[in-house]
Amino acid sequence: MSKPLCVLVGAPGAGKSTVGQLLAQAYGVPFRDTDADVEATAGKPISEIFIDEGEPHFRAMETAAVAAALAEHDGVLALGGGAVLAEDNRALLAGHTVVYLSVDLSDAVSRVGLGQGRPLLNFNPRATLRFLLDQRRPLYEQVATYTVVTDGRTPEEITAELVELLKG
Ligand SMILES: Nc1ncnc2c1ncn2[C@@H]1O[C@H](COP(=O)(O)OP(=O)(O)O)[C@@H](O)[C@H]1O
Ligand SMILES: O=C(O)C1=C[C@@H](OP(=O)(O)O)[C@@H](O)[C@H](O)C1
Ligand SMILES: [Mg+2]
Repeated sequence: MSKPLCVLVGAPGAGKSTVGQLLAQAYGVPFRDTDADVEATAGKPISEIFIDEGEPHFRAMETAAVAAALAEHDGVLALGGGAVLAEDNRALLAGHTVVYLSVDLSDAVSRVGLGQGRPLLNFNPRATLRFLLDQRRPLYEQVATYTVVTDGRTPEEITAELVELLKG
């Protein structure tokens, strides 16, 4: 049993995967992303899992990936943006160092572009992101140990803030 140094949560486009890799490099520890774990288990991209098996199947795989990574991984861990929707996942996050990377609507829209690889955002990404941000903000806040605002900041600036934050 080991424990991640830090778990990153937040909406699509918050920069969890990007900042997570930079933070892991800064610490010289491995990086893990539950989206990549789900894709490796399924042997196909998330967009195809949604098409072939549907979102509930993806969510079940995601919950298994979150549980495994929290139990096994001792580096930096990024979760998929919707992982906090499941109460089981929120309960699993208790006792971990969880950083909520917050992003506002306009930055999230410009970062995710036309959805690319995020099936939930294939249709009307702006309206969908507005809904997701409103629905999930309280859930991210509920699981967060720390919140870091990412709007208008580079991944390197955010990583530097995280390194300082995690020293304390
Ligand atoms: N702070 C940032 N400023 C500008 N672009 C960013 C920032 N963080 C991430 N990006 C870009 O936004 C996109 C989504 O980032 P990603 O790390 O995949 O986010 P998440 O994993 O939270 O969905 C990528 O193209 C990435 O290069
Ligand atoms: O917000 C969501 O429900 C999702 C976010 C994606 O991860 P990112 O937050 O890393 O984009 C990925 O898990 C899947 O497309 C569903
Ligand atoms: Mg990601």
